[in-house]
Amino acid sequence: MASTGEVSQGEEDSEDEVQKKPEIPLYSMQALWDGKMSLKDFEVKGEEKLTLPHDVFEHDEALPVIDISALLGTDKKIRDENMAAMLDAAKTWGFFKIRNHGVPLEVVKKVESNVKNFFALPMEKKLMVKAINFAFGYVGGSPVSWRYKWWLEGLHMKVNYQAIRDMVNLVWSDDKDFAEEFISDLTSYFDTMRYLSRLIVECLTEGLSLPRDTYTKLETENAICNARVNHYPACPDPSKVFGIPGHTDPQMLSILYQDDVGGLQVLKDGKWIGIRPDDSTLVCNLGDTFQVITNGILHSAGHRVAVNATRSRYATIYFYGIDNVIPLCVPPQLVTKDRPLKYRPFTVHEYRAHCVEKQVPIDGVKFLEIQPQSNNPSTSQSKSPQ
Ligand SMILES: O=C(O)CCC(=O)C(=O)O
Ligand SMILES: [Fe+2]
Repeated sequence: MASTGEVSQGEEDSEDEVQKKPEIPLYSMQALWDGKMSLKDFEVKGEEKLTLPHDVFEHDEALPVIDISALLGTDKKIRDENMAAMLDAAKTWGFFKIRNHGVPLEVVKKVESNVKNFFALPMEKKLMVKAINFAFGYVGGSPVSWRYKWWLEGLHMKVNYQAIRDMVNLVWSDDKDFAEEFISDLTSYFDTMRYLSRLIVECLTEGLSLPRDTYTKLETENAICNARVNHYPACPDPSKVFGIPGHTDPQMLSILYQDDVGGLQVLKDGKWIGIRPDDSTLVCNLGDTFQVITNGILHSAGHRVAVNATRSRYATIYFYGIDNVIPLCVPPQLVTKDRPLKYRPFTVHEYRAHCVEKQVPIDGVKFLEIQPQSNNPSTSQSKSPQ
């Protein structure tokens, strides 16, 4: 994650953490809209300059497209081909597109349009559900204390039906019909995306020659699965500002639908590549958790969002995560002489706390790396978890 990604994924806080950090940050877009900040405050300084406009998609066609129906089908040859392509994409790109995924576009579009309706409300209404520390609710940008200021507002929704119900009923207390419709649309979206996420994670796990449920069985009640809709307003000077700067996502897997504007860019072999919007596919990317618990075999790729001068952009993203508190270890089958154990056991909660505190950018998992000990080459093996 960037100082971004980690917190930004809307992870839940334990009760005591919420009590320890009750301050609600001032978010960048809110500060802009209130006249407390200007565009100048959003300008990217230093190393990460925006070099690629939102509508350049050169090399996008190289991004693998996986046929999900083939993974479920009975034609072994086609299944094997798609499984291999997906595994290869997960190792090299950390990103791929999926088609024939079975998610009706209307289901995602309904969530997008309901949340658009939310963004159009007066600020006092949106602030009724302001997120305390990105966990859940309305986020009007990035905290102004951060180095990079994001040009976006977002609604973060955890996959917890009661929490969603409470939030929607609070905002639309005067429009029960709309509230009911919103809740029902979100429920269909969550159910479909959870099913799809599990399928993809299990197929990738099978591709690594592990039992298919090695990771999905860790989707306990403490698992962090959430969703959000991001809105990137048009920006008078898009060449100097990021919607979200380069970051990796913290969870296992993200599944994204972007509207037709363009702006999502992925880092591949040191180059940023714009991902062309396309209604026949969804975009998947692996998160840091998946990278660490596969001993770095799978790749959590850096990505970012460019804004533009004329059109608002919307993206709807589902984040699939596993248990937040159980120590997670690399399965011993993924540790070999040629690929010694790279990461120590960790909890998602610990990882998150680290990233929030340090505001580390793309390489958020570095602190989990086991340092090679030159005088004892077997050390890393002996630490390998059971
Ligand atoms: O807006 C997008 O296309 C990507 C958003 C993103 O990377 C995120 O919310 O973590
Ligand atoms: Fe992201």
